[in-house]
Amino acid sequence: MIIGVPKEIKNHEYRVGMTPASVRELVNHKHSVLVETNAGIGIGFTDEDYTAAGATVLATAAEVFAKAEMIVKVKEPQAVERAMLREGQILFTYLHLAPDLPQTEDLIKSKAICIAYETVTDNRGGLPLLAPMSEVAGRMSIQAGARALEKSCAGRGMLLGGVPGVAPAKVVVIGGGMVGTNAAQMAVGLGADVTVLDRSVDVLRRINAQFNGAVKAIYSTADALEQEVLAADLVIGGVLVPGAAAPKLVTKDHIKRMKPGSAIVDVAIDQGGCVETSKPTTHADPTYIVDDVVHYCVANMPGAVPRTSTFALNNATLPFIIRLANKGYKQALLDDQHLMNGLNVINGQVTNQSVAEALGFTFVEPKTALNA
Ligand SMILES: NC(=O)C1=CN([C@@H]2O[C@H](COP(=O)(O)OP(=O)(O)OC[C@H]3O[C@@H](n4cnc5c(N)ncnc54)[C@H](O)[C@@H]3O)[C@@H](O)[C@H]2O)C=CC1
Ligand SMILES: CC(=O)C(=O)O
Ligand SMILES: [Mg+2]
Repeated sequence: MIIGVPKEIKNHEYRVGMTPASVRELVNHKHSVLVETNAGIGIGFTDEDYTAAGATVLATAAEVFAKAEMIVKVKEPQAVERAMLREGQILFTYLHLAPDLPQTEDLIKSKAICIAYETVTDNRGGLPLLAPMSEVAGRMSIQAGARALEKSCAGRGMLLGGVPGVAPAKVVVIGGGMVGTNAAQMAVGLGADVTVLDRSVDVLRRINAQFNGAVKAIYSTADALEQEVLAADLVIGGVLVPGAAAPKLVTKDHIKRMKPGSAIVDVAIDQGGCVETSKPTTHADPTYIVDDVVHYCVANMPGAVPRTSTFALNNATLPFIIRLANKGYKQALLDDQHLMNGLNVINGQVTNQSVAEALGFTFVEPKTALNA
């Protein structure tokens, strides 16, 4: 198969779909890999590194899209990239379609086979291609939140861990999954007073055991959530209903009543955000203020630490890329229900139920759409 790796074009996005080491694996499996010039330059991979791994370097994204049978990316395709997709071409990347009608419409129009990293599942109930980036974003959320609490960012002017004689900041993490657990780990490490809210009792049990009681694990009713958020110095939004738009758990009214100078890092912003006042921001201009609450809503947080993130992402995606290339998309999907769960749009049909429901499209069973 001919696999194409374009350079990412989202604001301050330096990750790349395949490292030279991943390219070498595909070449060893007798596939061809086309890489756009400078695709990995932001993390120190030169065109020569890719050539040495067996890739062919092309001058433009247009050439990569025109020649490749499968495009491997990191972020959702931007409008100019969507315009280059074609019928029958495989797109393997993050998509986050539920809150993004224009993208979904373009992918439908393209008739491409669009497999989203974030809805691929595993047999332990996890999301193996989202998990590595959630680990990164969860850990980063505390760095971002700590910065947002500084006075120069219009924060309360608090140190997360306090100092001897001064109480630490109160950090409230909504959602105790991958993002939430990693956020809690970093916040506890810095000495903050940490509470995690989740609506899964199993998740709360795991948090309790993992942190040996150092993190409060609270069942997320509307009452508990309101009480915790209003008392918080820093709120981390890390909820997910896979494929679906994030529920708006923190309301405009909560924001009005939160402490002036408190901060929110809404990691769930890539699924639309779990805070009513959230809107996507970029690494170039990551925060804004609503009712004296600092909001950080960067939708590609791992893009800020692209070396760590690219390696972590490739570790997870490589086996799937190899299977798609070796078997072709149809057989690879039919052989693996977990990969099939990643199929969001194919040949103009929406095959993810949550996406279809969120945006008002007809849902078509993936197997039906595949055999059409
Ligand atoms: N902004 C960014 O750069 C990044 C964003 N993300 C996003 O972060 C979000 C969280 O991802 P993960 O931690 O991997 O998901 P996960 O599935 O591991 O955890 C989500 C947790 O939310 C809980 N939850 C769902 N509804 C809830 C509710 N109403 N109240 C309380 N808890 C609720 C679930 O029980 C689960 O424990 C996703 O939207 C993901 O796409 C992930 C990586 C990077
Ligand atoms: C998951 C995601 O949105 C990211 O890594 O950018
Ligand atoms: Mg306020």
